[in-house]
Amino acid sequence: MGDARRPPAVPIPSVDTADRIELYRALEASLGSPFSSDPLAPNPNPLIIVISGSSGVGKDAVIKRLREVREGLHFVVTATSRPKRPCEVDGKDYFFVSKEEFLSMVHRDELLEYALVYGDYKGIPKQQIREYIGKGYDIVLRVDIQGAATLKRILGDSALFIFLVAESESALVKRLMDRKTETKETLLVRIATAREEVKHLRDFDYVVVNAEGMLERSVKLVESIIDAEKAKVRQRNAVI
Ligand SMILES: Nc1ncnc2c1ncn2[C@@H]1O[C@H](COP(=O)(O)OP(=O)(O)OP(=O)(O)O)[C@@H](O)[C@H]1O
Repeated sequence: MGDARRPPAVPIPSVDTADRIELYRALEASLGSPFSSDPLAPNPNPLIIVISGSSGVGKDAVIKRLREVREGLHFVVTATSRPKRPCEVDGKDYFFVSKEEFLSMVHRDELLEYALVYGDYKGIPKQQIREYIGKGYDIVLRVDIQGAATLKRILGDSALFIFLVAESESALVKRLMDRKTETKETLLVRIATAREEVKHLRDFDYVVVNAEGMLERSVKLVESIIDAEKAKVRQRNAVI
């Protein structure tokens, strides 16, 4: 008995002599349906990329450079009640708000997560994430370790977590000292905190060593991680 699903036999011309189109059409006819030009792999999902690490490790420096070299990323501007540093720009580095304004955002459930960090509030506005995911952007969130732990609880494996570290504790201390933004008291707190924070490394998906003078290499590695995630068969699927 013949197989009803099998297309009728079509003569296929020799690959050495046949016209290219003729051969293509004959292969199509032989297999019983036209060859599709649709992509074989689905479009990758927009990613939520959480970049975290101890104070002074270089989160801002890496993100600033990433912003320059890579398109298709939206860098979420965090809201904070911390006073603006002279070099910072409102709406670009952070949304600087009063403590009262911050707490009313919390009350209206406008923040994905928030925390009190070194006496000041910091939080991530949900609306920005929804808007840019809707436009197909990957979202970059810059949070401290405490924030990353909260986001891990909220987002689980649906987001990508990258831990930035200095090459050593000593290098981190020197970098913090050289930045000259800290008092001796806040320096001490930040360094003691960093010592504890590095223990959370295992809660992250990737670690990037941001070694002295190697910012460019760190940024390339972050880009490679994003590229690898885009090529994953089982994509993360973040819903906010
Ligand atoms: N790879 C690097 N080599 C040398 N200096 C660096 C490198 N990365 C960052 N820095 C410098 O180290 C200092 C701290 O970096 P940055 O302010 O980006 O850290 P951060 O993690 O954002 O800190 P915080 O959480 O306190 O805001 C800055 O002066 C920055 O220019």
